[in-house]
Amino acid sequence: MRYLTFALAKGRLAKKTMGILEQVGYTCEEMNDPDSRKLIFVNEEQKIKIFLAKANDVPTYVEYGAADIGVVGKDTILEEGRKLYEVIDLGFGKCRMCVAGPASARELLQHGELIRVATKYPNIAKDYFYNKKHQTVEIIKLNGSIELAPIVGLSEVIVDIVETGSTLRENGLEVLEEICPLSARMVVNQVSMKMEQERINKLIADLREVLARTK
Ligand SMILES: Nc1ncnc2c1ncn2[C@@H]1O[C@H](COP(=O)(O)OP(=O)(O)OP(=O)(O)O)[C@@H](O)[C@H]1O
Ligand SMILES: O=P(O)(O)OC[C@H]1O[C@H](OP(=O)(O)OP(=O)(O)O)[C@H](O)[C@@H]1O
Repeated sequence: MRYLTFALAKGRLAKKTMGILEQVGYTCEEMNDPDSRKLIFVNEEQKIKIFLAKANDVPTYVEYGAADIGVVGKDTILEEGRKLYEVIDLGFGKCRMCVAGPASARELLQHGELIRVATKYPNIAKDYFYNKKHQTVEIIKLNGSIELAPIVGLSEVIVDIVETGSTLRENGLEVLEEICPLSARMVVNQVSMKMEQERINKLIADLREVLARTK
C-alpha cells in the first residue's frame, strides 16, 4: 500500500484539522511536540504522511500531487484557483468574505463609482467586482491588517474575512456587502481521487459520520 499524504494549513485551522483527522483514526503522535522543527510526520502503520504548510500553498501541493489530500479554508481555495476536487465541508473555521468599509462608502458602491479595494484576496475581489457586479474597481493587494486601508486613505473599501465583526467594529467599519460564506474544506488531487478511490472514499464517509455526530 502506498502512503497517503496530507497537506494541512498551519495557523488558525490546524488544531481543529488535526482533531478531526484523529477522530477518523489518522494520527501522527510526534506532531504534538510544540518544540519540534520537523515538517513532515509519518505513521508507518496507517501508511500516511502529514505535513503542515502555509495555507496559500496547500492547494499547490495538492494540485501537483505532492499531497493527495489537503485541508484549507474555502477562501484560499477560491483565491488560488487550483485544479483539485473539493470533497467535503468540514464545518469549522466558519466566517464570511465581505466588502467592508466606512458607512460613507455604501453610496460609492451603490453608484458603481471607480473605487479602490484593498485586499489580501485580489482574485476573489476581481471575480466579485468584475464578473458578478460588472463594476470596474482598482484592486490594491495587501498582506494583512487590511482594515487599516480605508482608515488611512489607501482605499475606499476592503474585501476581507469577517468572523465576529469585532475588528471592523473597533475600527469604525462595517460590512457593506457579503460575497460568500467560508469554512474549512477537504480537497483531493484529481489523480489520487482515482488511484486511491477506496481509501479516500472511506475517509470521506468516516468524516461525514463524525461531522453528523458532532452537529
Ligand atoms: N477570523 C478569521 N480571520 C481569518 N481567517 C479565518 C477567521 N476565521 C476562520 N478563518 C479561516 O482561517 C484561515 C486563516 O488562517 P490563519 O489566520 O492562520 O492564516 P492567515 O492569516 O491567512 O495566514 P498568514 O499568517 O500567513 O497571514 C482562513 O483561510 C479562513 O479560512
Ligand atoms: O471578524 P473578526 O472576528 O474580527 O475576524 C476578522 C479579522 O481576522 C483576520 O485577521 P487576522 O487576525 O488573520 O490578521 P491579518 O489581517 O493581519 O492577517 C481578518 O483578516 C480580519 O481582520
